[in-house]
Amino acid sequence: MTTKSSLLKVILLGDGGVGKSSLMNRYVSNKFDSHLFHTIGVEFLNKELEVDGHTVTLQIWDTAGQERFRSLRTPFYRGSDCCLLTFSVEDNQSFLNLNNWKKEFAYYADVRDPDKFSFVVLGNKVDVAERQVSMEEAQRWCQENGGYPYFETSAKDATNVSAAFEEEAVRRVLSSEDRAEHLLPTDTVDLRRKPRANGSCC
Ligand SMILES: Nc1nc2c(ncn2[C@@H]2O[C@H](COP(=O)(O)OP(=O)(O)OP(=O)(O)O)[C@@H](O)[C@H]2O)c(=O)[nH]1
Ligand SMILES: [Mg+2]
Repeated sequence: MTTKSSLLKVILLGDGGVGKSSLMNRYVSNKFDSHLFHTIGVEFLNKELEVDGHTVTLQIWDTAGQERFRSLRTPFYRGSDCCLLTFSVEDNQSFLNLNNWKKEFAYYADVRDPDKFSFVVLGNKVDVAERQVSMEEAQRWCQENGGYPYFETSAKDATNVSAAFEEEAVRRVLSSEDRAEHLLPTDTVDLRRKPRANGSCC
């Protein structure tokens, strides 16, 4: 089997405090800090993974969700392959703001058709007992906005974190394998074919 490698730029967006940095730390270092400082600007970390014999490097960009850092984060949206729109299930406002995050991303990343872009939605902090956003509400929003995959995550107890980060990588590898299997050899030249008799052109 041939081994292919590729790089995927994955960017985390969402309100300040929803748990973006905690999700990245849980995924890359398997650590959780219950007193994390707000992010200022952006930070990125790489993580390599194997999908079906393919090596994929996820380059994960963690951004500052607080409004005052808007101008520090937006220059880094361009070139993203996947955007993880994150909210906290214990904070309804962070869920309502998903629309604004989607718009901000589409504008600064210069995405023509946001409904066709690879957004993945994460409802984080599902370990907390008192929810303000139900799973059904979140799933409905994803359906109505282009059928985005939805994951209920907890950076604290590691629920669904790898699955959410790896969703796009897995989808791309599997769909490229699928395409390769169904590819017809359209660009071959039949060398045995006889040339035209009179050599006329056009
Ligand atoms: N209970 C619980 N707390 C969490 C979870 N994820 C993050 N937290 C806590 O929520 C707080 C904010 O988390 P951060 O990861 O800093 O949030 P952020 O989205 O990066 O915030 P900004 O950097 O300001 O955009 C921290 O105190 C975390 O410990 C989770 O899954 N469950
Ligand atoms: Mg942060």
